[in-house]
Amino acid sequence: MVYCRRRGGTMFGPLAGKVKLNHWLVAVAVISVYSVSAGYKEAPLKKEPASKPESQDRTPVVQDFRYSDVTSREGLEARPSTVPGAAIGLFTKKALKNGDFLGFYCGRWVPVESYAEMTEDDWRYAFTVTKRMTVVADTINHPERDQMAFVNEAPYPGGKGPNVAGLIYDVFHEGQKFSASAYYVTRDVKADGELFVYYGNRYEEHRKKEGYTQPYFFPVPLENIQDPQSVLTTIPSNCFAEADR
Ligand SMILES: C[S@@+](CC[C@H](N)C(=O)[O-])C[C@H]1O[C@@H](n2cnc3c(N)ncnc32)[C@H](O)[C@@H]1O
Repeated sequence: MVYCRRRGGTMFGPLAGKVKLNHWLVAVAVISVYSVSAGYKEAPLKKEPASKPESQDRTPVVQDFRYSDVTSREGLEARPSTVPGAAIGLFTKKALKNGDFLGFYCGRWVPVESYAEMTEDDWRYAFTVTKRMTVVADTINHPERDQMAFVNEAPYPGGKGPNVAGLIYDVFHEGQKFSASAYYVTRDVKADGELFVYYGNRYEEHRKKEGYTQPYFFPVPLENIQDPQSVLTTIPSNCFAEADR
């Protein structure tokens, strides 16, 4: 059985030890976890014996913990971006509101010991989730599973800035904590709207090479954060790495 809890986390970036989200956002995320936890239900497909949650865990049992390639909400579509030169972007077919869960940032896990083997392109599609693990998306071979990696940065100048933020989402399984990066909508998005996230200031070297700029992102509060487990039938365990101790 799995217990879950959400906290603020690192953003996208090219180097280990990434950019922390604004503390305000972090605090809002933690508070929201407790406010949504009352609605959790036990999953019908639960197979594993119960394990005791850590004493600080206030969230009840929620979901089976296993492999799945369904990592994001329905109704998202990757297609040519509205941003000139940005190639493919991610769009929502339906209107979304502040706090909606979008998907987990998934891909191949690379441990810190192997960072030296990562290519520049790997880092363009990377999200460092824990102190020792980075997930590298592969949108060519896994366009569904790794869909979050299609989210571009907002057009600048012009445009309203990002409408998505990445937070770290924790689950507890047999006494162990695992973390994934989860994307949430930070302001209402109309149907057919493009989704944009801020990759963090450590992405700057890639922006320079790709020929675009991005202002420092001033985070906005996330409201009524939706739990991924109310959106997905199963939480995709392949998107989680063992959490920092
Ligand atoms: C994680 S990928 C996003 C998906 C990518 N657009 C694609 O087609 O696969 C990050 C890359 O997208 C491009 N990109 C993202 N935001 C951009 C922007 N605002 N302007 C230009 N290029 C952008 C850059 O090439 C960047 O390295």
